[in-house]
Amino acid sequence: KKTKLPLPPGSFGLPIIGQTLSYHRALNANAGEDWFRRWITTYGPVSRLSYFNTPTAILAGPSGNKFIFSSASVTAKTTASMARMIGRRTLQDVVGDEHRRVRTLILRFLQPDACKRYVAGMDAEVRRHLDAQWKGRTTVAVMPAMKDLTFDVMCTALFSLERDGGENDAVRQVLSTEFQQLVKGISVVPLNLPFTSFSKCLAASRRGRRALRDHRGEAGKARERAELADRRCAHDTTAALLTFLIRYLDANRDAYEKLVHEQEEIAQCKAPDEALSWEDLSKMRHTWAAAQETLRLIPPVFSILRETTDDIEFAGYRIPKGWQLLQPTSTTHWDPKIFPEPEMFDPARFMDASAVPPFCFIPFGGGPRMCPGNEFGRVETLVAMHYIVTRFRWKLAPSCDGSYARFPLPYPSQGFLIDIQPRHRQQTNA
Ligand code: HEM
Repeated sequence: KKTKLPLPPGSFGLPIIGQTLSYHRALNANAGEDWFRRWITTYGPVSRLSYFNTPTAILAGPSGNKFIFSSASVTAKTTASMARMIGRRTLQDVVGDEHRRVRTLILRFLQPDACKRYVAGMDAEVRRHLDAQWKGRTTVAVMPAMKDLTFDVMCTALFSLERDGGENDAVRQVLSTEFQQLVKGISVVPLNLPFTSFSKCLAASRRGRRALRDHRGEAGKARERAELADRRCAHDTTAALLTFLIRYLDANRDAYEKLVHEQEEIAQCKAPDEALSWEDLSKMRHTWAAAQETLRLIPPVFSILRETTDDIEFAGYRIPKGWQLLQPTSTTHWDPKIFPEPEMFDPARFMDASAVPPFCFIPFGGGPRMCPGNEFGRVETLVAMHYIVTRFRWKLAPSCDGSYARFPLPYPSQGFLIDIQPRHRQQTNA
């Protein structure tokens, strides 16, 4: 019966190119949402196109999300460039039993109980970062600063790579350089010819992995964890969340005031050098609601890619084995039937988690591949915001227009430049 069903409506476009270029152009111009909206308006919530020269079905909306997260005939898919750059070792690139095994290993150091133990280390890293990169300055480029911060937090808290002026610092440096190449390589055309972007990324990644192989002992263990936890997902996503949260708070004074009040109340109960505790984090309801609202409006992961392992039927259409499935995360996030006045920044939507319908808010994905770092990212965001909010005031610098593009992660123009001033509490401590 399945074979008699029609393919989803749509078009494969030009041979080889398909819709790849137009989609990537839209992402670079930060018009990815509009691109999907136009496509879905034309062909409906289930449609077909050609992406990276592969037949692809778009499944949009809550039922599409549910299907992708729960179907046994759907598996992970990475772009060819990534698979060649990192080999097949990371969690995102393994499937079936191997995926379950590696995921269990990773969850041991990412689940909430483990995250509780990281709070003090994160607290120290955030303070160190603000002292080194914010204190005494009048302007900060937020995105690069947040990338440095989340990288440092990950190395210290997760990989136990304390700064030691020796081998640990060397491993940190290698991880950092290699990571930049991996991020660049996410969306380049996998053409390994001299002077192509891909061949440069490939060479840098090889150098990085060779250098890491030389490290043994604690640093070697840290490297193993780093490889498993997949640095691609881990620190740029959280850096994007922090950056855009800071941007939205600048433009929404009401939400900002609530957050300041909440964080000041926590700060007032602590001695100047006392680290935040797990209990303190549970009081940060407004802060996490504002962070979730930021993830709704600008999910760092713009779309999720999968592959069918069998012919499947969905919504009356046949999607053949071997097709890709493309899931635009923000389609449900920006649906006015689910989130009224979707363009408004309104953290109140998330003050009661049960008010959000299932499969509609998916910044961390869902199902067996749901982001295992969501709790780590939450804790890191709350700790960082506590110190940013209680130590500084900020506003968008006049020379910065606040716009952003996607490569495919969101990146604001000029890294999002803000003018900063110390808050009273920091002045008295300084
Ligand atoms: C705001 C922060 C974050 C966001 C928005 C985010 C988002 C996501 C999303 C949407 C996925 C699913 C991708 C897919 O289904 O193909 C994912 C997977 C993943 N994330 Fe995150 N992530 C964040 C932070 C982190 C952190 C802090 C870590 C680790 C420390 C991490 C590690 C991973 C890993 C290992 C996967 C692959 C899971 C698997 O394939 O089973 N993420 N992330």
